[in-house]
Amino acid sequence: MIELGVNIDHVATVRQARRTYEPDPVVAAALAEQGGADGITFHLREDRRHIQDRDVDVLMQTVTVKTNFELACADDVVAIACHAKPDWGLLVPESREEVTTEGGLDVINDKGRIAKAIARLKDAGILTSLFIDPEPAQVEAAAKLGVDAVELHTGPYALAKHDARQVELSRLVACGQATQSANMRLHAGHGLNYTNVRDVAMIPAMVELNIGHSIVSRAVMVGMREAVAEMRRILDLVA
Ligand SMILES: CC(=O)[C@@H](O)[C@H](O)COP(=O)(O)O
Ligand SMILES: NCC(=O)COP(=O)(O)O
Repeated sequence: MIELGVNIDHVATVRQARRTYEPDPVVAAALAEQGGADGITFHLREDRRHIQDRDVDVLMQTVTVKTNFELACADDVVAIACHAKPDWGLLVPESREEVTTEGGLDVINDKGRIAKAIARLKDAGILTSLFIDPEPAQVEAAAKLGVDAVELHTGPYALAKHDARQVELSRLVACGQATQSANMRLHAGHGLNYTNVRDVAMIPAMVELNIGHSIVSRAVMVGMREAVAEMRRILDLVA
């Protein structure tokens, strides 16, 4: 069965639009659990544009499923993660100008900084994952750093149309094989939604999908519990 990680970042985006107290991502996480989430994902960005330090503190006290803390390789945020002790730490690239995460980590050319963050997370007893573009060389570089999982960036797949989407899907399948061969867990995420998720969920060896923006968007219309339950039903039909 595919594990569904629900990313609640964009519940916090709505709250931060007025710098107020609602909607609370902590409440959203509890509703996501009721809807069938296997994990709760949250991204404490350096610019704090959505998830706040308070959210991390309270989520770690209230979430009863797997916690997946997304973070950049920044010393101060790594320290927060090591103190919070989530089940997983997913290292992602960040840049202040981006609208959303644009690409995967360049593990090949930034291994020193990434390895340092991995070591600190591991020392804190946190399972580690790297958010990477679906490139075999990046998978190989991640395996050499001894991480527990890689999360393949599905943004290009989600944006592609028709033949181009099949090309992106083939890239993901090839990297899934490389990930399995390297004995790492295969995760995927970014831009997945209720219509494009099936083909990614069906990739052999796929273990976990992290989905946020499309679920939060649906939750605006039907509520978080039902939005998650709808995605759960789709995934349960697939694998
Ligand atoms: C890494 C990824 O694709 C998301 O988990 C990330 O959180 C997206 O960044 P925003 O939530 O800031 O859009
Ligand atoms: N790591 C991907 C994630 O957590 C959710 O990304 P998105 O569905 O909000 O694009």
